[in-house]
Amino acid sequence: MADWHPQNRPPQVRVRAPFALKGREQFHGLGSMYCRGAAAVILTYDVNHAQSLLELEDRFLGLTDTARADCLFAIVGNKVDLSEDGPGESRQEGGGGLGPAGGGCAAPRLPRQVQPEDAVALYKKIIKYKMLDEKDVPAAEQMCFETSAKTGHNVDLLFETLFDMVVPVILRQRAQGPPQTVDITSCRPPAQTKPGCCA
Ligand SMILES: Nc1nc2c(ncn2[C@@H]2O[C@H](COP(=O)(O)OP(=O)(O)OP(=O)(O)O)[C@@H](O)[C@H]2O)c(=O)[nH]1
Repeated sequence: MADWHPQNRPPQVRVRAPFALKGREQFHGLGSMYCRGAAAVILTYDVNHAQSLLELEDRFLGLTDTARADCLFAIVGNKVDLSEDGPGESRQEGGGGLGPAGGGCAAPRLPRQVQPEDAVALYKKIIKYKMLDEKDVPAAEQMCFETSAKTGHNVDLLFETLFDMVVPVILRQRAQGPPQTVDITSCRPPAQTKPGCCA
């Protein structure tokens, strides 16, 4: 998975790559467009900024209405390196899901404002909002992560977990149903009705 790149994907698989919904106001209008047909959505907040988690629910969840009915949701608390109970600097810490929040902390940093259980609660709200049954979706603990984009903490784990879940589903659906994409390379140019006219 470490060498995964969109250009290396199998030719018939079109994965709408997970993307993170967060960030600046001027990009909010783009959200529902990017979510259309999405198989996985990563909702990202800042563990040191409580408002960022609230905004996921208030402002971003509605944008996922255009995602697939079986869309997977990952809730990601980022910037964990800044929180006082965050992990150390290593890029390859182990652990899964939320994992133990402590350990390896070199110096006191910011008091965290969002607890792992807050993310789990949001995940459960999303399941309700989507009118899904908890039995039919991955467990909250599997889909809530804490990451640091700065140190790389849990970043590989996040993407590997999502791709491991999403790719088999897409492959299975492709095998069952008609193709959902049009191969424009197989389109022939329109026949010329009047030879010599309008080259
Ligand atoms: N320490 C630390 N800084 C981070 C992390 N992720 C992003 N940043 C920094 O946070 C700032 C904002 O990052 P962006 O990727 O632009 O994110 P944004 O969506 O515009 O978000 P905001 O954090 O809401 O301002 C930049 O200075 C990043 O370098 C992280 O995991 N740890």
